[in-house]
Amino acid sequence: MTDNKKDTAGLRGRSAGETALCTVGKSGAGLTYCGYDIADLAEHARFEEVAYLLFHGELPNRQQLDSYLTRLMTLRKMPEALRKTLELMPATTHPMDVMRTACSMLGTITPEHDFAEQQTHIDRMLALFPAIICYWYRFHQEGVKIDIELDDKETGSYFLHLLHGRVPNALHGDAMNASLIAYAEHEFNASTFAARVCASTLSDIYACITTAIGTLKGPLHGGANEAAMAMISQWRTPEEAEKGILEKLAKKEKIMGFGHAVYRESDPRNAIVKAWSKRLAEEHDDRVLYPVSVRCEEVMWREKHLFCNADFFHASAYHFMGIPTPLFTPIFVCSRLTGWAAHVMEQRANNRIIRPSADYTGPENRPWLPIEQR
Ligand SMILES: CC(=O)SCCNC(=O)CCNC(=O)[C@H](O)C(C)(C)COP(=O)(O)OP(=O)(O)OC[C@H]1O[C@@H](n2cnc3c(N)ncnc32)[C@H](O)[C@@H]1OP(=O)(O)O
Ligand SMILES: O=C([O-])CC(=O)C(=O)O
Repeated sequence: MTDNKKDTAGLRGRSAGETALCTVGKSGAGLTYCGYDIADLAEHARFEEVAYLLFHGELPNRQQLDSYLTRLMTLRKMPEALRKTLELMPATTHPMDVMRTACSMLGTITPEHDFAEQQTHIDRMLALFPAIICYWYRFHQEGVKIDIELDDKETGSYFLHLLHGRVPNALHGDAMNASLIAYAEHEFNASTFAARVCASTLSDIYACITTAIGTLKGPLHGGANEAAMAMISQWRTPEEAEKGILEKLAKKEKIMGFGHAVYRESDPRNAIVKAWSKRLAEEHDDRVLYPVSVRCEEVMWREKHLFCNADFFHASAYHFMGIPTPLFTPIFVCSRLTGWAAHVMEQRANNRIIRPSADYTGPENRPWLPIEQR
């Protein structure tokens, strides 16, 4: 690949369409959703307000938010066929494959017949995704069939209640809320772009979200939060972490949870997630994972001018809340579903099939050889 081509490989730096949903890395405003700064949203909003904003372009008033929260609660009914599917999936299934398969299965039980129904299907997924992963996890890990029709109003607390079988404390509820807001939307990232490509063929909403889940799974994208956890949990002191990072860099290994395709100096979500990780570390009286994470951040900046992306401090934050590592990326799904769905709706509203071209690099003008002569 020529240097010029390397710079733009992966469509880097090229606009692939328009959106009114989000800006990433725009100067003076690191990350905005529908014009609102991520720092304001993470500090003041509830996740369902952000979902409403992404779906409707405006923040809800009190009455609209209350009725949306109630609507989501009423959609927390697991279809029997989906429950059975979750029970039949092997305990060894990758949790992201559980999400992908369950999403697809839901699309067979309640198919989207008409785009006019799209919001109902999106709301059903938003209501059910936390229960899908927690039901599967607790059925296979603990042998229990959990009740999913709990009365927690908010998605973050609902997830923790399903997982741990008890109402979470306010700190954990608020930490999950901020996390879900931070992960909700990010312009034309790989999984969202995949969802838009699928939408552009006029496929159904479940197909679009299933496509997106498969794309988020990879360790270069959403899977990095779990990979970061696997890495930091090897080290017991900041000194061990520094040595470990330097060894990895010397071997030219990628350090998961660092770097970004768009941001160049920092990921604005890191300050938010790191602050929550610190608060949770204090509650937990942690003297290992948080200092280890901070040292990784310092070493990566010093050695490579690379910064933590949204995934890195999520690893320790989720761990402090007692969330098993394999469930980290499925939580990302429960949140990013809002961004994916908003992009699908935006694509559908002004659609042209997405079909770029490629620069051909293969052989030319080859004479046909009959099979006996090859
Ligand atoms: C929510 C999210 O999806 S955020 C992203 C989550 N993914 C990760 O954390 C995985 C680790 N990070 C990475 O692999 C990359 O930084 C990506 C995939 C996020 C972005 O990839 P790119 O846009 O290709 O990165 P970029 O062009 O900035 O890379 C520049 C150089 O830094 C290196 N680099 C980038 N990230 C890292 C890293 N985490 N560790 C070590 N080196 C890195 C690249 O290898 C490249 O080196 P080279 O020029 O010698 O080939
Ligand atoms: O924008 C990207 O390339 C990846 C990312 O940070 C996200 O999807 O949240």
